[in-house]
Amino acid sequence: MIDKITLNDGNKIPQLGFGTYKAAEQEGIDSVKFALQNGYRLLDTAAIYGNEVAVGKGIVESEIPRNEIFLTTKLHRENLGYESAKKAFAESLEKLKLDYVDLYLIHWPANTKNYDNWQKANSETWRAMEELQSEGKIKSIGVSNFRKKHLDALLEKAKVVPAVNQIEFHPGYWQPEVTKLCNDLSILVEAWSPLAKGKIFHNEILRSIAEKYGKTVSQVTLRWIIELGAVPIPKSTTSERILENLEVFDFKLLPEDVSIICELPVMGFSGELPNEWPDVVKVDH
Ligand SMILES: NC(=O)C1=CN([C@@H]2O[C@H](COP(=O)(O)OP(=O)(O)OC[C@H]3O[C@@H](n4cnc5c(N)ncnc54)[C@H](OP(=O)(O)O)[C@@H]3O)[C@@H](O)[C@H]2O)C=CC1
Ligand SMILES: O=C1CO[C@H](CO)[C@@H](O)[C@@H]1O
Repeated sequence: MIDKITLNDGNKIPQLGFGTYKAAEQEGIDSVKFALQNGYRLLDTAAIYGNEVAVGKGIVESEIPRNEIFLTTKLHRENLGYESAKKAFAESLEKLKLDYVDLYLIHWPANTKNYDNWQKANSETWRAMEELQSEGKIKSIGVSNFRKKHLDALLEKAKVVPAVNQIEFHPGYWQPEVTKLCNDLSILVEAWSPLAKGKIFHNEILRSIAEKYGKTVSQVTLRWIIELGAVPIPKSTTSERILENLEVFDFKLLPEDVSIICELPVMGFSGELPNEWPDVVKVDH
């Protein structure tokens, strides 16, 4: 049983989730079903992953009651704007075959068309999301890949403070400034690519810490994220790994080991931000 964290809107989110990027078609259905049947309750998908249909089928096939599941999906960056957000949300709901989602996120704070007016695009999108939330179609609304300037601009007009900011967060790249800002604003941080898409497994320091606790590198890394107050959403389509990634609640890291992991050098930063978002998103290092 995974404990839950109370969000700033009063809703509760599991402390550990299940990522689904690149898990499509039958593999997506099977992995979601397996994850749910083995204890995961938080699922993370996005319109751009092209697997909302599969995730919806996995939920049905798992036979886990809908109200026990916390389903997140995201608005694709090319659909920012009031009308387009509402349309895109309706399409996601239709693909998922659900009548509400637990968490809907603005996937990225800008798109290729709005470098100059991303503030307005985000505010209008947010207004649509606030309405969908008050209609009961979304339980919690949040953002993803937002840095300080994006949050500041959004909060100028927002009626609702984002419940979550989902950001790239793993050893070597955990964005301490954004994390601190979110903590100060009571915005929960979700950690995407918590395993740095597999790049953490060769790190000798992580290996030796894992050995000391009799755990795997993945388990130590997920535990470190949880101890920093963030919610990791590891992805796997391999049964043993899906199970392995759940075994992170029977041990704690010593503070000195948490600090050592915090200080690890960059080992797997996705590198996509500086190239893709030169005007809007500046990397922290
Ligand atoms: N908001 C955003 O912009 C983003 C959100 N995300 C979300 O975060 C989720 C997780 O991030 P993701 O980029 O998928 O990467 P992860 O950091 O979760 O790494 C996934 C990779 O690690 C492997 N893996 C998983 N568990 C283990 C293990 N115990 N031992 C060894 N290898 C393991 C998987 O292999 P295999 O599957 O073969 O087992 C896969 O290759 C995504 O699926 C998505 O839901 C991700 C990126 C951006
Ligand atoms: O959600 C996502 C899945 O991973 C991709 C590659 O890192 C990201 O670009 C995207 O934001």
